Amino acid sequence: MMNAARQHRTRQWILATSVFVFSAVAIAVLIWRWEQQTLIEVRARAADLTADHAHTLQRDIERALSATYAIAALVRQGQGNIADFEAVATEMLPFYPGVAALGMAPDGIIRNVVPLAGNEKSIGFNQLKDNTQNQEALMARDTGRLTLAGPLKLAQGGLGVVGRLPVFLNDAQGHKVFWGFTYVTLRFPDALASARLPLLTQRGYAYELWRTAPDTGERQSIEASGNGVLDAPVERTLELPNGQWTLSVAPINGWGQSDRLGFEATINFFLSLLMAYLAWLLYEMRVRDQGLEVQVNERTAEILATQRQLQATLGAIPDPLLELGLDGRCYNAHSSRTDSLPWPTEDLIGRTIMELLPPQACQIVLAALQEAKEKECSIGKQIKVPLDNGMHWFEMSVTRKSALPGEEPLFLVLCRDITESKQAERKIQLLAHFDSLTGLPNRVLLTDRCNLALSAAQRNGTPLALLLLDLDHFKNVNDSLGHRVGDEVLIALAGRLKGAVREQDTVCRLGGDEFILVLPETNAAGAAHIAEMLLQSALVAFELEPHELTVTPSIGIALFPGDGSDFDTLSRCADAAMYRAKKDGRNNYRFFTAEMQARSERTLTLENALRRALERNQLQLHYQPQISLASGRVVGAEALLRWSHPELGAVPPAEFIPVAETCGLILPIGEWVLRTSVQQLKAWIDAGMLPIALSVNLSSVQFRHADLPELVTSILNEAQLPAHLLELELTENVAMTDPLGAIAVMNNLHERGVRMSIDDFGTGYSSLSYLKKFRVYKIKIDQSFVRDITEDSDDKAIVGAIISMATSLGMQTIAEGVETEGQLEFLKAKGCTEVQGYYFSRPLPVEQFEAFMGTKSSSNQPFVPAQSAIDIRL
Ligand SMILES: Nc1nc2c(ncn2[C@@H]2O[C@H](COP(=O)(O)O[C@H]3[C@@H](O)[C@H](n4cnc5c(=O)[nH]c(N)nc54)O[C@@H]3COP(=O)(O)O)[C@@H](O)[C@H]2O)c(=O)[nH]1
Repeated sequence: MMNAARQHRTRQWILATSVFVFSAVAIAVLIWRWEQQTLIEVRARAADLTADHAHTLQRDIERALSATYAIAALVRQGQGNIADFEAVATEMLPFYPGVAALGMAPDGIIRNVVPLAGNEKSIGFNQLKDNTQNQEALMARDTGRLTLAGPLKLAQGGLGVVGRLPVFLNDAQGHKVFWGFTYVTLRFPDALASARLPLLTQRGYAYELWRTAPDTGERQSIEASGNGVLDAPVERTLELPNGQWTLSVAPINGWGQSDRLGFEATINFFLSLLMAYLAWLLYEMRVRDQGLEVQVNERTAEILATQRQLQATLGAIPDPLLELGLDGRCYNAHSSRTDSLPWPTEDLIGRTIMELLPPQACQIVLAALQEAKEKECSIGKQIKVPLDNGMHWFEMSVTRKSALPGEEPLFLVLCRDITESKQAERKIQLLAHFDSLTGLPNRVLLTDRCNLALSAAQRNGTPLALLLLDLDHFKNVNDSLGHRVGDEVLIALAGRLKGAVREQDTVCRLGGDEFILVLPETNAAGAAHIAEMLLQSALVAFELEPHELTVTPSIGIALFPGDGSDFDTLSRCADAAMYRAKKDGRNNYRFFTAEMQARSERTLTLENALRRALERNQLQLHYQPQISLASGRVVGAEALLRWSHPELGAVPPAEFIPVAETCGLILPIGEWVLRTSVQQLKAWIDAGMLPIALSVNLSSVQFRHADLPELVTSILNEAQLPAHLLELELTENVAMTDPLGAIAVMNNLHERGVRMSIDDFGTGYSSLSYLKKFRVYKIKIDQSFVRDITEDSDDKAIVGAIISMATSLGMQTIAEGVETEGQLEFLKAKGCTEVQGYYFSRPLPVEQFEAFMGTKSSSNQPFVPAQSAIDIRL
């Protein structure tokens, strides 16, 4: 920028200087030419004037001289005598102005002169003899021509010229004989008066009448204005007898150049300066114009780019854009889509929204315009407009355009078609509040409705019943007939439930096969009545081609205000009652009771206390030995969790583990069990104990957790315990709930070297085909079969069958709950691999287990119960 400015300034200076120089030269040339022209004109004028004066002078002199011819004629007439010369000459004289004297000089000697007065001295003057005049006289005589002598000093005094004409007379023989001269004397200055040379002086000219003296060749001044040497005078020659006179004329003040030179130079300087300044200004303006042009081009380009961008933006806006006045009149309309409005945009211009929209929409638009007028913009107002293809929703963004003071404001209204999002919103609303399968309200809407109903019940002091319905063994329907049939059952059931209740009641599906019914103004009797109806209605077979099936529900009932005053409490109570109904044989209903109340309170207490159990070191592991029936040695130990709470005391795992599973605490607790027991076994081995297998119970929640295999490996790695020493126990029910999933997890763990065993075997519904596929190392026979094994033939048969089946599948067997020798003997006889039970030892804390094991040394020995009298021979 700085360089460009400096360059411009330098160029400007160069231009101005050049223009100055050029102008100065040009003006100087012009002035010079003008001066030349003027000089020519002035000189021409001077020449004309000079010619006039010279001509007049010449004419007058010639005229004066012509008098000599007249006298000569008289002389010749009188053969040399003019008797009355004086009279004739006197008469002639007036006709020859400027002539001072007329005379005759026979033989060159003046004899007659008119007027005599003043010329007396000339009488007798011999013109041929006088040295000063005789040259012209002789020339006249010799040439026979008129001569003019002078200016010279006249014999009679004064300065003048003398014109002499030689007169020749014929002699007797006819020869011409010189007679003498007739002459005129012209006295200065009178002789020049007619030429009025002083007039030249009056006109500003200096002059000089001069001749070149024939005798000396010098310049001889005849008459001059007396202004010194003339400056380049104009000259006019007068041709006179025997010579020339010259009239030189020049302006007194010169030809006028030199005195104007300063003035002209000054004018030239200032004019050139002016031109230079103009050039400077022009350059400045040009630069500015160029700058402006660049700016204009840039601005134009910017405007065009902005216009293009705006056009592109407008084109990209799929929504109609209107320009409205406060009264709703449309001044402009744009829409890149033809189907976004029912009218062509050009048809909108000039019309008001009142002509186009329904009244309700008009009101909203006018309100939005008013709001935009006050707050500059209005966003989010929505209108409903009926279009050809149905009802459309538009959301408006109204912006006030800037207006000059006094101008009515205009507004840009962008109308976004939100019909689809409205529909989606409604759909989301529906999904958020309604069950997609049955169309019944879901938990969210149920909570709202239930809270509303509870508020009303509280206000009005009326009862309310909440029923939780769960289908019995519905999983079997899904598993055996497929989920599609299961879904159809649920849809049909939902219809029946809705049909069984009143308008003001709410039927909701919680998920799966669980339904909740909220029945306002319903007491225990009313609830029991509805529950009966529901049980009956479920019993009617569902006709689902090609199937016909019936389902039975179990229903739990909670009542407001007796069982609780909020939705969560009531649903928990109904849940507890429903479980009781299931426990009591299913296909019935149960009211929530005080005992259930106590139970649920206990659960809550345990849950709260359990949350702090880990961090407060209230958990402990006990280890129960597992004995090989082949060697009689302790070959393993089962880690069993114990919780000792300062107030609650020792809480049995059978009570707190289900609570931990429900509230999710089983994951951190289970990890703690796994890590603690693995580290313990490693510590024992490090301390010298012969390696034994460690059995750890896995809850269903743990087993289904995706991270389990990784967790197990990392815990083993942390402790650096060989994987085959860890045995994870999984209950039969958990394994069979999702056999394929279980197979995958078991395979994964098996590949990591970890052993799996099926716990509580015999209590569930194991499928032999699945059992074959389980990578199970050991089967644990549930203690319920062992308990009466010596008396109960069924148990004997079951245990015997389990052992032989496991053996044939290549699996180990362990019987738990062995308390007697008889049980032991039976199991041994049936070929069971291992045993575990109070007969050998209860689950023991670490120190006691170590003592039981006789630590390091005794662990190699066959097991002999320390305090038992029973000597089992293994
Ligand atoms: N997921 C986890 N479950 C665990 C964990 N620790 C225990 N449990 C499970 O809790 C249930 C109850 O266990 P517990 O009260 O410890 O009872 C075990 C034994 O003490 C008991 N047992 C052992 N021998 C005898 C006996 O001779 N007679 C008798 N009446 N009872 C005996 O049996 C239970 C052993 O259970 P099992 O796992 O099936 O081998 C129980 O289901 C435990 O599984 C844990 O850390 N995680």
